[in-house]
Amino acid sequence: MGSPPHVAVVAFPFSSYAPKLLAVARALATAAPSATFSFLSTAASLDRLRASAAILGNLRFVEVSTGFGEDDDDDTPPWRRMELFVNAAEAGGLKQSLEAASAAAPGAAKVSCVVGDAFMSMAADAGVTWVAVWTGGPCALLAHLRGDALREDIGDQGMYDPSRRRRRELSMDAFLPASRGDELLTSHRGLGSFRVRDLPFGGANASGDMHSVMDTLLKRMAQRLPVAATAVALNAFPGLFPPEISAALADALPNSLAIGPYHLLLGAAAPAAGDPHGCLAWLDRQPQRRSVVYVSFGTVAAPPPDELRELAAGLEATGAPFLWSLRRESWPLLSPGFMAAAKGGLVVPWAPQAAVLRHAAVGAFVAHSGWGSVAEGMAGGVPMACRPFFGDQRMNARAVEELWGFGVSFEGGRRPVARGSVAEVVAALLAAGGEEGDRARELRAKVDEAFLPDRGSMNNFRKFLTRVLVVEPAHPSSSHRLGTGVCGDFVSLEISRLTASNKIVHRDEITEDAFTDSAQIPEKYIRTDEVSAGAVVGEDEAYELPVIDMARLLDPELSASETAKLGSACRDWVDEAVIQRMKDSTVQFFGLPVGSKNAVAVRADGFEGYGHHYSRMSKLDWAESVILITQPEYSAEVTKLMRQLLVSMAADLGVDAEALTGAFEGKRQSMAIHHYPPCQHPEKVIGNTAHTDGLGLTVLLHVDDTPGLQMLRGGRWFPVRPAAGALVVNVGDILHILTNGAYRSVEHRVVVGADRGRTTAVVFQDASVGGMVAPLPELLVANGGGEKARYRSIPRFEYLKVRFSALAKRKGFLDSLKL
Ligand SMILES: O=C(O)CCC(=O)C(=O)O
Ligand SMILES: [Fe+2]
Repeated sequence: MGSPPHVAVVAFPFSSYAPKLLAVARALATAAPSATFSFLSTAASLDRLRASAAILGNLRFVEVSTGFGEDDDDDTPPWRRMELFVNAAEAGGLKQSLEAASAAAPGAAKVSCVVGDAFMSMAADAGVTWVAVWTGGPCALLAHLRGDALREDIGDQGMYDPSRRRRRELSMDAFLPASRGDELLTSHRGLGSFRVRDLPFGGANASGDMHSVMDTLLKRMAQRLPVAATAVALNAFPGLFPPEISAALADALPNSLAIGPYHLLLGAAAPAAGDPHGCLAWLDRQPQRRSVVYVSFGTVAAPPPDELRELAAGLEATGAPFLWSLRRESWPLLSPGFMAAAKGGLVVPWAPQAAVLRHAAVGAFVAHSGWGSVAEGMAGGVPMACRPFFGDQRMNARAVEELWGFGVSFEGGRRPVARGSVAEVVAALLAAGGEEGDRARELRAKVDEAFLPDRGSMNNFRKFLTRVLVVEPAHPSSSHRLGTGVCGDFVSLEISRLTASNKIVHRDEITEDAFTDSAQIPEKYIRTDEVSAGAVVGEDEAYELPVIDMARLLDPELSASETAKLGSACRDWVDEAVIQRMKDSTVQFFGLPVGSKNAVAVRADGFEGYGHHYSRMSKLDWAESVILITQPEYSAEVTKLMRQLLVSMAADLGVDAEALTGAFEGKRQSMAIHHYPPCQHPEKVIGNTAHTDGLGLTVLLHVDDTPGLQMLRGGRWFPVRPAAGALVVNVGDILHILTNGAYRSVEHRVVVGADRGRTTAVVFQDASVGGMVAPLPELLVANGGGEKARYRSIPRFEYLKVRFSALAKRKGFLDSLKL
């Protein structure tokens, strides 16, 4: 067995490239919890990222040199820094950084693969596999790859000409007078919808500035990418582009994989970027759906002052509420009258853009058309007004307007950024039944579909992950076993699609006063009937769950007796420190003020996050919960345990261990943490509605020693006593079916205590065989054969769907699959 892979994710530490690489890095690190990930960027860039992202246990930040001396720090213009950084990286700097990352990794594991920004092609010279990530617009990438042919055809006609610029590089006039500017690129395959003026190149006479540095970088990238990168990630989803563009891209770059929008790879479990200026709360207060105009030009571009004023006047003229994310330096440019009158609006220095765009209140997006913004606009289903500045933005804006029709572009002569056209454009985007809005919502549906399991982007992401982890020929056998490799991840994503349409989960936000006065229980929590349904056994009859001693289980001599006790709990199996950290962080989270917890509140269309997850049927559970993707360090421990349990279960069932573990390997895993506050009337409330667990195996950690969990047996509830150092293991419905009913999934619920709160952390592990939920074929032929399937086989995805609607109706789900 090779050691777990060590992947270095190398960012391009300028502008907004690094956050996109971090999104990809986090998704990879979550999907491969036992691999080590080092994220390389400069100190300044890492500081910015640290401010907005929690870092996973298997993803570490590694600082790389800026490539320039301390002295030039402040005065060096950005383009010069870029040049110095790249030159230093080329001259062996990157190789040194990779060596340093290897030395610092656990077990000094050597970097086996670089996942690098497309600009970091020197990675390929450092003697490791280079898997590239392109963050810009895919059509612009096609143009760069075809750069030689394009330049030969059109010379510098219509390209950006800095000598014409009026105000820094941002004036549109610099692009206007080219004689062939409006000509369509019909003789260049895949680019026929674009005009000469849309191309992302600088002119030949642009030298010694940002454009010439970028041009050099882009040319170098275009030469190396097709030959040196073993795979190239694109921030798009399969099917986004018309076939002729996809075909041209596949031709130019056969190993590209559309895995985007990158920001959705972690779903709602992505670290909350924070919302320091209360944008989401402000949006929540907007009474109308799709009524707000969101304006943002990102962190680099700044429209000229006259445009800002025109934009403000145009917004005012529409009368629509607006949320404007604008750097503070620019605020004085807006008239005091506007700022004062902006009652219907909110101007903030920064907004959590992706979340804002997914908010139901947002109906239009005015933006530069950087690709990140376009992808976020699509994912939010929000029609766009684009004001392109530089780089790929013209092509992106053109694609928004021409290819997808979900927005329009401002453009010098044709549609200037003037109050009249701004008002007109915004009104059209907000109009109910408007063309652009309809197209935007269609795109959002396609994005959502691409993130269903085994579909578009998810499918490609798995391939991408394989390219990253399976490094040929070094680790042929570091296969992706439960416990050693890929496991983990996206159950939450797919569940979210189901529940979004199945209105069974309460979305009531948990408010400040939710559990404070438990003597005055609000009606929506009162469930006296449910609490008294089914007798609870008395102390004398209390049922002790069998405790399995892992040390004995692992000992061949002693294992038989322990195997017999399987199915409930175990002891001394994992790294206590990891368990303790899980407990601590769970307690810490629930100890936060409600406002902070609601920063990660479950959203209307999501599943992960903080809220009342388990409440059903118009009543609320007396609990606050968070659903999330399993924390990698903890996941690794639980996964190890589960594998061991499965091996023993297989022995008990008389099938090969592989038959059972294979059903769990590489399957998804997620987690819930619950807090059940004390209640003065425990007889009136339910902590967790009676249910069986839906996936394969559940592993429950008691964070404290408060009882509350009860198992149903023969129509009566058996309280489970928390045992020190033990975990509770539940057989879920899928394992019930896999074992053809030999192992039963157990109905359980949580009752609430009068004096003490209770906190638990629960891992759910998914399982399936060949994409199906079905009795194990090996089991049906084992022990001489003759065992009949008692449950019908059902595709996994359908299983989830059926199960969720059964939950809503509260009727026996497993029975519905009985043969
Ligand atoms: O918190 C508990 O004890 C039980 C939680 C549970 O049953 C679940 O999350 O499925
Ligand atoms: Fe449960």
